[in-house]
Amino acid sequence: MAQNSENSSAPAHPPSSEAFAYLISELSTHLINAAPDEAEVHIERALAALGSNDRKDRCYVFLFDDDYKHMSNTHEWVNRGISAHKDELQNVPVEAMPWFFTSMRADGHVVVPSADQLPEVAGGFKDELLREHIQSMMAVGMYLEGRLIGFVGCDLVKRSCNWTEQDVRQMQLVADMITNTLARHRAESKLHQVQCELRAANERLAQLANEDGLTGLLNRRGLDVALDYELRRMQRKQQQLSVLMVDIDHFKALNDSRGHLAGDAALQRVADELKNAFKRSGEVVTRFGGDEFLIICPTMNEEEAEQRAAALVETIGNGKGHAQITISVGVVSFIPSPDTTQDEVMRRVDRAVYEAKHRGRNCYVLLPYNELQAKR
Ligand SMILES: Nc1nc2c(ncn2[C@@H]2O[C@H](COP(=O)(O)OP(=O)(O)OP(=O)(O)O)[C@@H](O)[C@H]2O)c(=O)[nH]1
Repeated sequence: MAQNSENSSAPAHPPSSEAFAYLISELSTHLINAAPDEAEVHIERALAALGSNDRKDRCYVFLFDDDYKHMSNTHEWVNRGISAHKDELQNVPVEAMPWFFTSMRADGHVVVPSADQLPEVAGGFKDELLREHIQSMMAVGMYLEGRLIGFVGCDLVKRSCNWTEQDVRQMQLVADMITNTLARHRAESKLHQVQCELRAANERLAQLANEDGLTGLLNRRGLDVALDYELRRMQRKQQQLSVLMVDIDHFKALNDSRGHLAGDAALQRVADELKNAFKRSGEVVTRFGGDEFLIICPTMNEEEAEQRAAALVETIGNGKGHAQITISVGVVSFIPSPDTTQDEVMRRVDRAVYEAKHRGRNCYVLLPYNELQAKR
């Protein structure tokens, strides 16, 4: 609740034109220069300057909801010894003070020289003033693009005041400046939000462009980037790079006999097995296209590549509860030279897969350098 003002019952003293001009110039400098994240602070400072300038007790900004059902006290300054009410004045139903709202909409301002003299019809509003020990108040509308969005006002506690037209005009000037600051702040926040959304959408798009829709693995485009990166990295470090190509056996027959959806499910299952089997740091599983997958394993030597390929052939071949499928795997393992190209790697690993198919499928073939070895 409001406390008694330190000031006695003397009326507020409107500032001289000169003092007000100085105030306005100070406020506009602050508000115009306010960075988006400082706007709130500057609005409160503007209220403080307004209040201190001619001994008001409380200055505030209220904003309406879009549908004019509620209003909230968004900014407040109170004089020494005066209690603040901002926290309790959030989402106040507009219908509780119909007289105030109707007057504000009709005249663009509400001026109360003395709360005691308010008409009966101002019931709810008068009760609120009395509850807060407000004797006199004035509020002017804030208009954005012709629409009333709120109001800036000031209270005098236990003092009445014969507000003049000049008081209203001056307050309107301050209200307009605060409105412009809020509008700029809102526009900048909105812009920032849109920029963030755009950035997120772009990131998602970039991700989607590199992602296979069915399996969620990197697609051919993502594969190119990842393989190029590891070729160069392993060449720089002179470390071994292993590349495995996995091709589902007789996949066309599965599609033909059990349908395309069953084929999709098999692709997803193989993708899941691969993700599960190759999740060590740096290992990248991609869908090369159709029923072919490519796995990039930096710093992996032939021996380990062979073990992992063998385990994969066994795991997928022994899969239960699904359409029975087997895979053929081609493996290459090498230290890239500056001349090693992606095409060359793809050709070699493709040849290894071809050899695995030739050797009866459901197996892997390691192609170390120029030698072919088939293992089951
Ligand atoms: N269900 C499904 N089928 C696909 C998809 N992409 C490619 N295919 C099919 O995958 C099949 C690949 O068949 P092929 O390349 O002839 O190979 P295969 O039948 O597995 O024979 P081998 O590789 O020699 O064992 C084709 O029938 C394609 O239509 C897909 O996203 N979903």
